[in-house]
Amino acid sequence: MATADDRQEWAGYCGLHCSDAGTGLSLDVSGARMSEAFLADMAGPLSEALTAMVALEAGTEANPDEHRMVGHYWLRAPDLAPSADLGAGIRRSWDQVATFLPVARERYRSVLHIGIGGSAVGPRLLCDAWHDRGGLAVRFLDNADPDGIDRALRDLPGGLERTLVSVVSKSGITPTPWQVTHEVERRFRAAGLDFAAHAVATTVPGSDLAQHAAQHRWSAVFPLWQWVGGRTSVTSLVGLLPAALAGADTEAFLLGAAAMDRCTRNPAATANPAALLALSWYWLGGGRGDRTMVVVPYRDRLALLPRWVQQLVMESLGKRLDRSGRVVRQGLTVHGHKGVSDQHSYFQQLRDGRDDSFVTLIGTHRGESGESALADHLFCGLLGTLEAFAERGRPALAITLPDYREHALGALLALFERAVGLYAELVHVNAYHQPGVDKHTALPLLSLRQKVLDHLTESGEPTTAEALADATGHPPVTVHRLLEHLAARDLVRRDPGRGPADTRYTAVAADA
Ligand SMILES: O=P(O)(O)OC[C@H]1O[C@](O)(CO)[C@@H](O)[C@@H]1O
Repeated sequence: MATADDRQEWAGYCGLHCSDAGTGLSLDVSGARMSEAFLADMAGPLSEALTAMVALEAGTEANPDEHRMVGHYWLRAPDLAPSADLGAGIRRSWDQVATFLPVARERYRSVLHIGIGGSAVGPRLLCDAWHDRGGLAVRFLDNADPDGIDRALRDLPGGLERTLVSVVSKSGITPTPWQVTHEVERRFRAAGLDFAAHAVATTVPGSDLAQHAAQHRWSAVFPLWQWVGGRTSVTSLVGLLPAALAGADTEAFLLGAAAMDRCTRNPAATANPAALLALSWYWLGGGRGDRTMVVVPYRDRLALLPRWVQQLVMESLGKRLDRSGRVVRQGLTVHGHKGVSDQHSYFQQLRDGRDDSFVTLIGTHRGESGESALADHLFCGLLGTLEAFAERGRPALAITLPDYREHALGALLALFERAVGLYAELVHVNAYHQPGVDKHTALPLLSLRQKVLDHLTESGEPTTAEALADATGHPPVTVHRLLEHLAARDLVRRDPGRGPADTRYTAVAADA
């Protein structure tokens, strides 16, 4: 017999249950237990947030700090772009990929996708979700780690001769993809191959990368636009090109995103899953991100989803100042991996320990054809977790999708994009800039590395970190950390003292 608690839970579930026929996506935020008073209080701010989104989609300067429009919604509905030229540009980009695909399929068996942040996380998620679509094998180089490069190049289907190198950088100036590209180019040269004939770039026209690619006669340059942020670029060619090369149905992906965009323009909060998500985040974190959002997809193919949501949410919302310049230090911390695995990892704390998070469980009803009863085991893991969290009064949201195929995943990503946009309006932050990110953090330290090596070579004397700090004008702590690294790389000799202060370093050879 149903208890009073069960009946209350059922009423809350029915009242806020949101299911979209166009995408098959359902959202259940009843586990957030938002009060009626809160929902009533938020009606006004939410309506303003939805109005701001209308203005954004109409081409207003939604990112005023960078004087930019914000147009990721046009990428899946070019007719909505504020000018016919922009819409035509988006369509031309699709045509460019369509023309390139048969050539690529003929010439290549593998793709090395070089990019970082938004230029890697989304495409990697797509290619992992749809790794078996019969296209090229796509591997990702998203770090300046020599071992990572070796690993990606090892057993590359078709070898380097049959590999396309796709360098993706919106700004075209991010140091890591540049360094990785130079390294990969070196490998091509060492193999006696013409790198330029294998290389394509995806970047904003006129960027350093676009110029470099043109100057060195790379085989193609695909366009991006300033009005597409890196973290919302998954429906631009940043995501579409690798997904198409992997054999995915990118049209279905865009249609899924467009369908969710239509659904999330609904001014009625209870029929708008993005509005419900944004309100839940606000309620659960007190509008200050007081709880961590733990994103747990119950499918291996979606294991990279939490990383994509993490960048989208944390780079968009993690801001020192609000739109009026007030110091607010906003944000919403995200982590997660996948279910059922995570249930047997850190869920113990989420259910029993610190009450400082909320889970968002994501399940799919179907996968590929011919699935076994394991799929039900997986889904029941999600259902059981929802019950277990409800028992302890711990907040849990649930999203269910028909499957993880192109249409459904397009809808899911568009849902999060819109929810972040709405939430940012509710807390008055600009979701579309990232003033706290310095693309060039490594560069001054690379020059310090050189100065330290030069100084040691010139002096020939054993020298302490502090003396080198005086000579180079950098903090002794940084200099010591760097020297320990150089010693481990055998670029300097280390005469240990009792501690960092009296340890001395000597040049051993000309810089490698
Ligand atoms: O595509 P790009 O310009 O190389 O940038 C990659 C990433 O770096 C950032 O700009 C942060 O430095 C992210 O916003 C972006 O996704």
